[in-house]
Amino acid sequence: MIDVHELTKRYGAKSAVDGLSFTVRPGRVTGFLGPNGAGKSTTMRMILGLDAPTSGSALVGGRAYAELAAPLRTVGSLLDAKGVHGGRSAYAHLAGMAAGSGIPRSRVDEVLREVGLDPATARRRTNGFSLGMGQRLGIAAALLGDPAVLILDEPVNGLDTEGIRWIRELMKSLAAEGRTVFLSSHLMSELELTADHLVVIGRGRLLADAPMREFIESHSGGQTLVRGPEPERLRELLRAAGGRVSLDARGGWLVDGLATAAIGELASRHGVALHELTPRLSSLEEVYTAMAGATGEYRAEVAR
Ligand SMILES: Nc1ncnc2c1ncn2[C@@H]1O[C@H](COP(=O)(O)OP(=O)(O)OP(=O)(O)O)[C@@H](O)[C@H]1O
Repeated sequence: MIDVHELTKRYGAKSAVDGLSFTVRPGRVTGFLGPNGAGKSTTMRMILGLDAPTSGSALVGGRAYAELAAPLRTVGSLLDAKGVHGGRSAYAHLAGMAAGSGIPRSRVDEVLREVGLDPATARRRTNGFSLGMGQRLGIAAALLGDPAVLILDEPVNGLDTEGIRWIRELMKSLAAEGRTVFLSSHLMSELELTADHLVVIGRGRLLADAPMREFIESHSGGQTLVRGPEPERLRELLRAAGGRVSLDARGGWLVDGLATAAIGELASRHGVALHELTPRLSSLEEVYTAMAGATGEYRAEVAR
């Protein structure tokens, strides 16, 4: 469990994180979403004790990071995959970490296997590693202490399609084991597939903290896809009832301005058969983009 309470970080007059409160619970994948500069990395760094809050608290398993008796066994993190010392091998890097934290060396082989770095690759110097291999090594390091909490900043960076799918399944299985998994990603289609829950921030403030499905449903445009054997009659009926009707790319009518249930009842009252009646949910990306247009909080801070 991660508890962020009234967390604030100021750099001079600027608030990178501003009174942020949320809880990341075990047993599910929580996605952390916000435009560039929203304060995601700063928040993660404060949770991991790498930055000191100006005020407020960020606790992991009820304690501040600095007070954890065995940090690597409590929380694993991936912040910057390039942070690995290039002159050492992946194996030496992990073995050094394990030795420093009283983690048995056998665990190094286990995590290397888990992330798909074969023994020959693991003995090579990491400065020859591709971005994707660096990410795998970073994830191996995060898993080394078998921690109950995982914090990953952009874990799919540099990975190919197969690697992205691998991360998705890994995150889900870690959550299914009862771990707390907190990850940021700017790839929204990927986050939509991976995360069960969302924390959305803009300019250092909390904008949403909700289950993924609920977030998408409550911000979807309220469109319905409707299809039947008498399309023209159906369209006239929908228009007469005040619906805005357009042709859907996959066939059928896309209806705005009428609730899905009202459409079903309307068709039934007029004896018009329906073959499909589906509320059309937006994608996470569509919801996010619509919000970005509606509120300045979502805008990336480009001019500073
Ligand atoms: N050390 C620092 N000194 C001054 N300002 C900083 C520092 N670190 C971060 N900031 C500022 O705080 C704000 C939040 O930055 P942060 O990196 O946390 O955002 P982010 O959401 O992680 O964005 P990105 O996805 O681009 O990394 C930005 O405006 C950034 O310029």
